Amino acid sequence: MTSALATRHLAFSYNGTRVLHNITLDIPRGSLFTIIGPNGSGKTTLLRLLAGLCRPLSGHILLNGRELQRFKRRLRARTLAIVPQSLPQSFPFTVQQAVLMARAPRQGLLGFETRTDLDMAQNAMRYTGVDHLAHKSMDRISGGERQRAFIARALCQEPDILLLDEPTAALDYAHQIRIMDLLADLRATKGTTIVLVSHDLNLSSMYADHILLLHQGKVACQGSPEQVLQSAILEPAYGCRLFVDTHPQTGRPRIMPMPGNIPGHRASTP
Ligand SMILES: Nc1ncnc2c1ncn2[C@@H]1O[C@H](COP(=O)(O)OP(=O)(O)OP(=O)(O)O)[C@@H](O)[C@H]1O
Repeated sequence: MTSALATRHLAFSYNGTRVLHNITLDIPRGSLFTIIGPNGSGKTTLLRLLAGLCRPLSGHILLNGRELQRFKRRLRARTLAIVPQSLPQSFPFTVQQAVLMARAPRQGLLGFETRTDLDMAQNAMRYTGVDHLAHKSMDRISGGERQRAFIARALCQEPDILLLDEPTAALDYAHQIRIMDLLADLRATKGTTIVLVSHDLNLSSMYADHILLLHQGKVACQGSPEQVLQSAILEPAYGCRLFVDTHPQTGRPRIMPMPGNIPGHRASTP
């Protein structure tokens, strides 16, 4: 079966500085795929490339088996949605207006919103727990609420593939679980492929079925949570001690950072 997204020998550089090298990956349709790795390892850059927001230096990105760059912008917007890491500082719209904008790629030439668009926006806001903020300005809500509003906006686009950059970073525990449950539910009920960048190894362990570990712009390891989330694999990448055992309730790997140095490891700056 064709992967929803795939890359072949992908490389990228910013102004001549190579930050991604020879990335080959396959994201199965309907999977929850997590990209992990230390600061500066290239996670956001890889996600932006997968969304078609920047062009590779070399290599290929395949969306449903076809070169991503061949897709027209409107079709790409109907297939892929991205929730970025840094949300715009100023966004002078109400939450409902911001969410409704995501329907644009599905509206006709006149661009009027229909009853369906309004219902979709309402459902997405309810799903992410921001419906009570519908008429508040995006500039006057908290960071976590803004993050959930941007997730609602992406859901409203009804994408086949949803890319999220650290979607739980600004959220309290209850909302982290709520967002992860929501993503798992989207995947189960609609078959949406979910790709997310995360620093939270335990959430990745609980929810992901594929994990890709980046280190210094290269794939250090990829596979199931059990294959990737091992001390011997994580410690050289993160440069700190990480104790891993099996969670007694979920049966998934559980990761705890530990004080102290890894013998023989020299801290590297990205
Ligand atoms: N716009 C840019 N111009 C130049 N270099 C950049 C730019 N954005 C990122 N970089 C560099 O590219 C490398 C990868 O950055 P990227 O943001 O993809 O890493 P990351 O793994 O997402 O990091 P973090 O976990 O800190 O968010 C880093 O060395 C970073 O300094």
